[in-house]
Amino acid sequence: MGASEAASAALGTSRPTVIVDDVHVDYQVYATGKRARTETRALRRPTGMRESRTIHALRGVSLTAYEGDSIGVVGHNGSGKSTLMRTIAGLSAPVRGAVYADGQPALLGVNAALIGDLSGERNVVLGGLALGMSREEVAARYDEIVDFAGIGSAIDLPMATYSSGMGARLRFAIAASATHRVLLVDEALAVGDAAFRQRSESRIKELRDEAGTVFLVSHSMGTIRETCTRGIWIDHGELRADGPVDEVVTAYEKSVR
Ligand SMILES: Nc1ncnc2c1ncn2[C@@H]1O[C@H](COP(=O)(O)OP(=O)(O)OP(=O)(O)O)[C@@H](O)[C@H]1O
Repeated sequence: MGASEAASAALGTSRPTVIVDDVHVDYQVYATGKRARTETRALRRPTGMRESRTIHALRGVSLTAYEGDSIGVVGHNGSGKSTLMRTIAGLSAPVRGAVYADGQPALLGVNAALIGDLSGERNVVLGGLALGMSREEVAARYDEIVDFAGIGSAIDLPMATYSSGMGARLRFAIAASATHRVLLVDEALAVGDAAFRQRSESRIKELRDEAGTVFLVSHSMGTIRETCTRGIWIDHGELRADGPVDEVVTAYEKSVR
């Protein structure tokens, strides 16, 4: 054991699982509409050239997550919460700064890249393998995944024939079947009827107990308070607060009142 590890052990501190170091993420968008046309004209752009606009979705966010943390991520619409989750999962690249993570953080709901022409059954196998399970593990969890998705005999049909809700439920079921060291749950991705949501919530709780670290993005302050110990408030792409969940949620609630 090295000196710093010995010091950590003595202090009872846990290991960092995710380090977000001064992360900046931009999106390039092409503007249309009256205002954009007026602005474009003012710049006397050559015809045929569309005006591109840069959206600074994250502006220098830094934080460290530790083993055992369950972190509620709050902030108004468009503040950058989903972008932060996508960046931690490695799905969006920072233009500046970096993310260091222990293993591959899993963003629940979207990591499984499924194929429309294949049946739900084949996609369960594919998705499971993509999440790092062995064929045997996929076979062992197959029934559980299909039951969880609750799509019945449609599991034999090509996924292209599914409604968007059915597809999302199956993707969620596949992603939720694996355990992850760092789990990112964006509630915007949680779908389905009341019964499915209830199944998802209790599965998220189980996964949280199994995972090292969980991030949960939600607009429900009740869910955040119930599920998380630490809170992070993202405001206009910046980290406005980071601390005990009750403090952060109370401060956020005051600001929106
Ligand atoms: N793919 C994209 N292309 C262009 N702009 C994007 C894209 N995704 C997000 N944005 C912009 O980046 C900013 C942050 O968006 P983000 O989805 O991270 O916010 P959020 O806090 O998760 O919002 P919400 O609570 O509404 O889900 C917003 O201004 C949004 O319009």
